Amino acid sequence: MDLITWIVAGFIILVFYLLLRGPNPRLPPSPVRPLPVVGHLMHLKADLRSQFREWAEQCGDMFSLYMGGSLVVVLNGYDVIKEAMVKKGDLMSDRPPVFIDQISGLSQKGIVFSNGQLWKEQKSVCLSILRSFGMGKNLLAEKIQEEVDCFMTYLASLEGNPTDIHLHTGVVISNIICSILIGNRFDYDDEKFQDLLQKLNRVLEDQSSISLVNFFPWLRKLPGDLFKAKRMSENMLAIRNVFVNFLQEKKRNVDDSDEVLNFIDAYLKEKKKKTKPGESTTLDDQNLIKDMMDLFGGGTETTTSTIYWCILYLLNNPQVQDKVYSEIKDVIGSDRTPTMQDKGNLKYLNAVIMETERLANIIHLAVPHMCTNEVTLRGYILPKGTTVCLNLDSVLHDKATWGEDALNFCPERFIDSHGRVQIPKQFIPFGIGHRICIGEAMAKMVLFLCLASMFQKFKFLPSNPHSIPPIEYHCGGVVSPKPYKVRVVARQ
Ligand code: HEM
Repeated sequence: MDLITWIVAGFIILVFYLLLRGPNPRLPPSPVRPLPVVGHLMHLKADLRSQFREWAEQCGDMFSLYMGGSLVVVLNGYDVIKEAMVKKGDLMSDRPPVFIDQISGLSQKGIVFSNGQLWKEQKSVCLSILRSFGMGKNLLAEKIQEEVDCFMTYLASLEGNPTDIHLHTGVVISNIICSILIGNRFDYDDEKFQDLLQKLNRVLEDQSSISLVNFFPWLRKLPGDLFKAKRMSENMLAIRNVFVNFLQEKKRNVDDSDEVLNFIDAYLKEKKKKTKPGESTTLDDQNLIKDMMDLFGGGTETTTSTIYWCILYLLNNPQVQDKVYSEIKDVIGSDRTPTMQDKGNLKYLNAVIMETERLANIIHLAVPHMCTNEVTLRGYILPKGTTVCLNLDSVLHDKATWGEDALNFCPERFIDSHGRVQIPKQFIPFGIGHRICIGEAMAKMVLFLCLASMFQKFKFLPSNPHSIPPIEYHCGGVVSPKPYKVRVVARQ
């Protein structure tokens, strides 16, 4: 036999071996048999949510998928997710390497994609800075309120004409986060700001095309830019440069006695506190830049999309909008702007926000985790390096917790028979365990202040009363409603 015949024969034997080989009993079952080389790639549908729901029903707590040669284990249901993320959190809280981080020019820095000691220190410092901003003088609420006022002026300027408010909501949220990071807001027509937002939008748009490159890195080498790898690299580097410039412009020598005006000040002050006595620290300019990119990237589309979802749910449930408005009217009236002090008294609005977060579940698979070592979970043995996805839909839409109407929008489920807000432990739209979202408190503040003002001042109506926009979504990095228009009518 010549060499070619040997190679062809070897390949055929390999394919047969892979096709006939039984599943590995040490691993969770696969919902369907993987194909040689590509694994489950060809089985994946565009709408992963409904597919993973079916597979969770079929396989139970855990199932295995192969993306090419990489093993991905999907966890379903509150109990197993909590066991993995809390009890075994030390072994399952790393992040696998991903393309979007590798091309950022600051790979393995910051919070979202870093690991080990560096991640621990960056996360704890950023969290304590954000917490300190929310206390006392409450810099967070101050910056949010300033931007919300501008948003209200914009909404009034629409004069009830049908408009898709997604883009402008995104501008408002980006401005809130920028003003916390660097201390000042931008005019909406500022060219530098517009450019940053456009690049961020492109990165978000390209996320679904790029996901294959994480498992098949050679795809990025193909001619052309079918998987948007080149476009994403250019945009990520440009975003990094914007934050490098922000740091250069805003960096100042902050002393202990100086007032902290923004995130950059607070971070540099903390760095100084650690380096002065010669303590070793990962706090440096590169991590500061990546932290800012993570907070900006992690906070913008998530919060924007939650507001966009909330309006869509209320267009479909006008009785809920009436109830929210009458609560705001009773508690606050129409003369003064809602503040954080009103949060405890606007119970129904809080329930509406939580129901939006639960049902929309915008980061439905969380951010991928990775096993740092071999882990035994529910009798299965996950090898070191296994990618782990948390199927948050399986918790937030679980009929056993939320009832038979789990897939309906019903804020009343968060109010008990005494009229008090009740939050089941299974309410985890921000994740659970070591990697829980760092922006949870800030997102809750932004959502409350924005939505309270929006519903106090305006009524949201479908552009055509006979055709209400349907609850349809697209699954990218964040699950967003399909574009729709709304009439924003001022309340008298
Ligand atoms: C409604 C809004 C938001 C939702 C639903 C949300 C949800 C999540 C989820 C599910 C995760 C992944 C948890 C995991 O991997 O186990 C996450 C991580 C993260 N989020 Fe959020 N998020 C929101 C807003 C924000 C905001 C406003 C910021 C920042 C200003 C932010 C910054 C981050 C960061 C930095 C991480 C990574 C944490 C880590 O790796 O340790 N998020 N978020």
